[in-house]
Amino acid sequence: MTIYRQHEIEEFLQLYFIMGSTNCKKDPVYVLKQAIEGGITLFQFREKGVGSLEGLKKKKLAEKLHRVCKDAGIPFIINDDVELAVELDADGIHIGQEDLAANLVREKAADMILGVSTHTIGEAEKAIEDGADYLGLGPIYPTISKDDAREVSGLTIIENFRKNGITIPIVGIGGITSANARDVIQAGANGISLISAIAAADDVKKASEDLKRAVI
Ligand SMILES: Cc1ncc(COP(=O)(O)OP(=O)(O)O)c(N)n1
Ligand SMILES: Cc1nc(C(=O)O)sc1CCOP(=O)(O)O
Ligand SMILES: [Mg+2]
Repeated sequence: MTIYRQHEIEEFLQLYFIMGSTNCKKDPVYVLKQAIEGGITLFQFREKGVGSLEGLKKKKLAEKLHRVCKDAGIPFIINDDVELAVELDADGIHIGQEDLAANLVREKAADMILGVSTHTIGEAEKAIEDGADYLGLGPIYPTISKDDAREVSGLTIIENFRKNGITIPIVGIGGITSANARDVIQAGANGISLISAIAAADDVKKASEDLKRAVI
């Protein structure tokens, strides 16, 4: 695991790609390599939902994707599964309000990048107190990639967090495409995080390039 400083984490959040095997039309390793060629800056392994891999198969895929990230110098974040993140010595872990509490995750993963999904200022303040490095806010727009997504928040959640003095790095998530990515940044986010706009694209590299152009 590489230990990153806050300004580096902020830069990594710019184009944050999230995926698991069920999100991909092609081999996940190929998809990740193409996305990296296209300019993604951070990757989250999120093996979740109907048909997703479990146990050893999940671990094997995580190891392969971790290798790809290491070779490219892209930090590798694991969603939800703190044990796997520790076992693989991942660069970070992302958790939500229904997952293991952030303070406990921080204890188990002292030096990892810690991302926390929050929906209210209170949740954000608690996450920051617990040691979060960044917040995920969403769904900003309607999403097809998360069955239990909350009500769409729109850009106002990002604007409200900033108005209320939340200065920690923020990524927007949910329904983000190259057509609306710029608006998310202009609302006050440091970056965008997304699944389908890259994982389900016919040309993953081009989709990533288009998104990169929209955020820089
Ligand atoms: C960057 C980022 N933001 C938000 C989420 C969602 O996390 P969570 O609410 O825990 O939902 P699941 O992804 O676990 O279904 C995320 N994964 N990444
Ligand atoms: C994983 C996830 N979390 C969300 C949240 O609102 O916290 S929305 C979401 C899915 C994002 O996928 P897509 O880019 O395909 O919409
Ligand atoms: Mg979660």
